[in-house]
Amino acid sequence: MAHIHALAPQVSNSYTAGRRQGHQVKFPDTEAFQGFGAPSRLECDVFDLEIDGTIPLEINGTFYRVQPDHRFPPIFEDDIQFNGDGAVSAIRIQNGHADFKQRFVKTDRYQAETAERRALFGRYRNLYTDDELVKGVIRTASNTNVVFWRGMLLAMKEDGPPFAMDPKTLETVGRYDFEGQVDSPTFTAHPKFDPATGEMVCFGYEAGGNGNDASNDIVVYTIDADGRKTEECWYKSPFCGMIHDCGITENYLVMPLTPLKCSLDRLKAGGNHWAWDPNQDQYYGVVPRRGGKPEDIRWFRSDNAFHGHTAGCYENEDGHIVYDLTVADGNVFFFFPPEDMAPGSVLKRNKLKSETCRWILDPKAETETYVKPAVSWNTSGEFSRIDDRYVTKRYDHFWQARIDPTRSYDFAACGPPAGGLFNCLGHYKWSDQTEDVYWAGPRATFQEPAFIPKEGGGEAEGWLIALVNRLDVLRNDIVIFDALNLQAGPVATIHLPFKVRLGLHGNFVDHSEIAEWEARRSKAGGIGPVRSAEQPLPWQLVAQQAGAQNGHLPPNGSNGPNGHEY
Ligand SMILES: C=Cc1ccc(O)c(OC)c1
Ligand SMILES: [Fe+2]
Repeated sequence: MAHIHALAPQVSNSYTAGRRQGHQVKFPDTEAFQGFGAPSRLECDVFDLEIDGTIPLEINGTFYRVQPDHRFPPIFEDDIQFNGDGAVSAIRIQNGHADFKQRFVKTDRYQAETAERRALFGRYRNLYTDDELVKGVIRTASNTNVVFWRGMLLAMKEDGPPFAMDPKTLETVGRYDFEGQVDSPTFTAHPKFDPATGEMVCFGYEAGGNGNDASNDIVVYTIDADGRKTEECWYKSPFCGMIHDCGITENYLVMPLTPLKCSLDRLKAGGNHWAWDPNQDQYYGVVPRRGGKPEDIRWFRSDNAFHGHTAGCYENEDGHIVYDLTVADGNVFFFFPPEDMAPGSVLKRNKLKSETCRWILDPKAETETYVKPAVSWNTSGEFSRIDDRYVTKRYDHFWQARIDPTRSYDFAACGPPAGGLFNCLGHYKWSDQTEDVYWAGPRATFQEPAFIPKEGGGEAEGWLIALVNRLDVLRNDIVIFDALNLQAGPVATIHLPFKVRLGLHGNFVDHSEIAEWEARRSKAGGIGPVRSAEQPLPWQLVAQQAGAQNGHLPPNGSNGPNGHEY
């Protein structure tokens, strides 16, 4: 079947020399914006979705996930999916039924662009490419992860602060600064939650200045179960590279530093935030979770490679850190090529291998110690998940979206696999090195799965939930598996009557947790509703002062969805 979009080639005058002309709403005719990559732009509710099979009655909760979803044609024709606006979906599951809701995160960026009905922010993490109208406005699109924290959903992207949303309505409350306790310009999209203490361990990298100016600053925070910041320490990175995910043990935080490098000169010249450096080692920064001092950071290095996401992390009987994550043998972000690469010579996503590596790190070792993986699982995948009750603990099971290029793929019906050929879901066990795999068939791929624990069950007892991209018919399904038996196929397939855009991360939240926090945040509950930030970030105040000195109108420094006047 030919894609509908392929039937009507049109003459477009929306872009000249790669830059948007005029204000017509017309998306670029590029792979990132067409076919399965076409923005969905939906805010909607669908009550009682169509289902095949049976949703287990024990499942009562919401699967939240977020996708980058451009609301307006980008300023630059070669824009990337990662630069799209955060749109959060909630799949509410109860009594064997499923309801769907999707809302944009109403970031400061969203408010500013809505007022003008056009994109005002330019390239990914390059404020030098923005419209003058948005100088000093927080750029983040909050499009990478959505986590549940103390009765709110936090929509996050590593280039800026989190934004809080209501878990039931998905209405945006506003920028969240932990009641004034966190003012770093950047904040990871992968905070970790210690199930033993209820703490959130989190960090920001490139955390100096405005957060998008190539600084080597890293800040690490701990927020305790009552919402109080108990730890804050600032460290230095050996270079300004991407630190996308992390791992925590009982006593340590591990931060993988990927050799994608930022350069302020390149930003000022209007270029990419990141450039892959094939000659740079990969690093792991280890810091203590408690009482850390700037000099405590230990860096471990290994040969050039690209970090994927964390599976598990714990301390073994020797007091060494076991850190498991996928590691690819080249630049996964093909859209951020090496700086010296001639324009036009960028290879499409080449055939990368993304193995799951186990690193064993001695936290007492000298900094800059060279390490090799202790174990490397000969598979290719990404988006590893574990039973989150085992964060910081020795664990056995993980799941991931798996790439199996030996299976057939219907290129004629689907075109290139949008987002990567994640044609399988895999369930892996360290103890007996087994894998249990389900193949989606020749016309479908998976997005990141999430684990749903069974109440009272042991490790990995429960279900796995994931979106399926039905690439030929431009539609999504949501599948639920017995987490210990993927190969048997889904126990339930929930049909969405449309396509959403490719997403990044999501999490399942049990309804008891949502209800408990709703009660605590009610009038009688004691802690009151979620409060958004009341002060501009420090860098915004600096930008306002500089703007005033240069005779510019200072940006309105207030926060929250209703704060800006344009
Ligand atoms: C690995 C994914 C990743 C890393 C950085 C990003 O800004 C992002 O945006 C959606 C995604
Ligand atoms: Fe991620």
